Amino acid sequence: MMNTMTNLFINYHLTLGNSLIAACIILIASISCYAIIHVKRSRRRMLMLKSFNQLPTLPLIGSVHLLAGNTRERVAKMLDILKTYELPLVAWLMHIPVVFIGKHSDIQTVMHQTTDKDLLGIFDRLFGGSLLVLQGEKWRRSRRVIFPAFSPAMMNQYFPVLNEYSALLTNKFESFCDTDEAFDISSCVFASNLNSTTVNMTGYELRSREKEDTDFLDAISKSLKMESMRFTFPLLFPKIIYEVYLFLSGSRKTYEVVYQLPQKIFRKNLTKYTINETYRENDQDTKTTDTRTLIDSLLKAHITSTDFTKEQVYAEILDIIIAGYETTSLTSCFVLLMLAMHPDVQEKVYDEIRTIYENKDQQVQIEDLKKLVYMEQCINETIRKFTVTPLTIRTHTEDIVLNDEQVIPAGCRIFVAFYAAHHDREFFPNADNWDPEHFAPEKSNHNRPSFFPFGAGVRSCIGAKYGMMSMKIQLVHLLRRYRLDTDMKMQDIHLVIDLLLRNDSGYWLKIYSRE
Ligand code: HEM
Repeated sequence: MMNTMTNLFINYHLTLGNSLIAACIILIASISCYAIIHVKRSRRRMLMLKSFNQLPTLPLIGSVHLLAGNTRERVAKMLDILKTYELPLVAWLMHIPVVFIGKHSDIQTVMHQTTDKDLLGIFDRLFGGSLLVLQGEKWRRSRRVIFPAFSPAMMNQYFPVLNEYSALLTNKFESFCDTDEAFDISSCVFASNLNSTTVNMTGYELRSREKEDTDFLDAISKSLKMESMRFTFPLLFPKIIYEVYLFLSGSRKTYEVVYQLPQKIFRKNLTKYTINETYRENDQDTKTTDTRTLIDSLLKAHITSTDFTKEQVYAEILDIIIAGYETTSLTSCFVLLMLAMHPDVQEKVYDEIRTIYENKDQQVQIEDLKKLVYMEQCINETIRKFTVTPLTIRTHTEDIVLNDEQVIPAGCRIFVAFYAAHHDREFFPNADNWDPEHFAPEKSNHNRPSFFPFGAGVRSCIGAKYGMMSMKIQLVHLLRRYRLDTDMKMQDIHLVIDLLLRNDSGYWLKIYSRE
């Protein structure tokens, strides 16, 4: 009996011991396989990247030191690099290789071969789970949900709100009119566009809640700055370290303010939606064309599908509002500043407006937009010179062949520099000048290939039409009432980048009545 017990005990331990040894061997073998594959892939990647121009690198930090300095200096250095080095160019963000591309043919190749976007986890706290950062099937699904809000059939419905808010902005400028005092127009323009985008996309009125909209605008501006700082402070790359930084600096509150808006919009619309939806289901006319507003599309997706969570609805609301008002406000501010600096161009735009509108209070109609040809040249030239979305990032699982000699190996981050394409002297010989003649009808066929105002490929801007029309409506309202002047010169413009490219020194205008 004693012997049997001892045998059982020994057998048990031998089996346990053998299993443990086997598990260890499997674990070590797996880690080794993974390491070998990883090293092989890295070596292959390194070999392939050797055919590209390289930015100088230092151990551990990569090429980040080249951008040392304050925010203005960092951007000046970055734009300098894009001008000095021939693209494509390899740089290192710590141990991560990134390939900068900027030639129009390379941009087309990359943007048509991959839709996968990888912002290295930066901006996830703001846009995580939304169209702006999603990948693969999840991205395709979100795009399908959101698309109806930007379908041609919806565009006409946005006009009354865009006209109303442009008229309100014009009236707001009245208090600065004929005073000979310059004022920075950006806060008024940003607030107006935030309001009109929010009403058109979600039906939510911020207008009567002035504090809510300034708090939101401040919080967005602060959070975009904090997130983008991570690109040049590699220490803040890991999510956990960034969270600790936010906690210690007391900045978590900023994100809470940002998220209050989509949460309120969600709550307010949910009940209304159920009633409207019952109405829609019984209404045969609305079934033929899909003309849902953004919020209706999001709520429908949320109610009919368990994995379209309310957090995703918040993220999509936020992403469309921010992508909508930030880009259009910045572009409008730059256009107004450029027109103030170039009075002859301003008069030409004014003359064009006068041929379309007999009086200064006429509403802008959808059919007017294509008549504003010269104004569109000015907008295009502004987006070219001050590319508000200067850069995007793509990643890819297959090698991408750029030309006969160069192949971007799978798994690299590709920094797509629209800014570089917009300053390519083959297409824009006076690239540093602001000159709407770059887009004169007879030249635009030649320039178009190197112009990416709204990106390229299937992942291009979903709100391009809405953005262009909202800027045109706003400019008509302002320019037919006021003449713009400024003491600012081109050399007073100091560009900085967070997600977007802005002027750090503001948009200071003096305005005078046209009457
Ligand atoms: C001057 C105005 C605008 C400019 C210059 C602009 C520029 C761009 C660019 C270049 C992209 C492509 C980014 C990439 O490839 O990674 C993009 C994407 C996007 N834009 Fe715009 N945009 C403008 C207005 C708008 C408006 C008004 C909205 C919405 C109301 C909007 C919503 C979006 C969204 C959601 C995406 C992501 C699309 C996707 O990933 O599928 N944009 N925009």
